Amino acid sequence: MVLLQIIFLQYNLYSIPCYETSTEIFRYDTDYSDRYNADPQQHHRRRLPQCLIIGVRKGGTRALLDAIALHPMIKVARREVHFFNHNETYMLGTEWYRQQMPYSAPEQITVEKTPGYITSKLAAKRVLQMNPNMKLLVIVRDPVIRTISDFTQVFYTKLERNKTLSEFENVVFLPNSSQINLRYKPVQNSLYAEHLEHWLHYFPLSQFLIIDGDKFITNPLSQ
Ligand SMILES: Nc1ncnc2c1ncn2[C@@H]1O[C@H](COP(=O)(O)OS(=O)(=O)O)[C@@H](OP(=O)(O)O)[C@H]1O
Repeated sequence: MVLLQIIFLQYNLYSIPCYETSTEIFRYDTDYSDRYNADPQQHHRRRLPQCLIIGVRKGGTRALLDAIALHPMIKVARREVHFFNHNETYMLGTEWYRQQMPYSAPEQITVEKTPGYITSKLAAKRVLQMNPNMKLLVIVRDPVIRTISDFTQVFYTKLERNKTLSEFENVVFLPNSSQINLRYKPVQNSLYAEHLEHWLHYFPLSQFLIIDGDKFITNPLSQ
């Protein structure tokens, strides 16, 4: 049954924009032009990603990465690189970023996921400068459930570090009010429209694939 699902999943993945437009993507891959002259052994090299999972944090990004990694045409960077959203890593340069990628063949598509990209004010412009044809995957989830999940992660990280703990109601609402505190990070992270609007100043909607994370949990093939 699981094997059947994986086979179906692979077929389904043929429909994701990254794959459909792979020919177009490779036109912009600087490694593409010399693929026919190169030694076959050297075809496997580290390549910059042509597709990013940019968010959302606690939306199911790891599950999505693991699912698409089943596809033979896809190679994924296992760790979150935080290249476009952190100045310290961005300053290390494109060559450093390439070195963080897995080995791939020219036909394969490299995917990196860092959920912090979508909420970053720096990332979109930097991604555009690297590759204006980058395909962008966003997996979203019920924003309230996601906020609770985000809060829980923050809570346990603080607990481990013996930091002061907050109660959910005290941080999610403004003091003595029933109004939501939009500046609280786990709430901010759930304002999907705001973050997407920012990215849409840099990339056309056609380069995005928005995945329903709630459906992805129960029925990944539908997505
Ligand atoms: N399909 C599927 N499989 C497994 N888990 C799933 C899936 N979809 C969403 N989730 C829930 O997503 C939460 C983790 O999201 P992320 O992987 O994006 O987390 S992270 O931002 O990288 O830390 C984590 O949420 P919490 O359980 O609330 O912590 C997962 O349970």
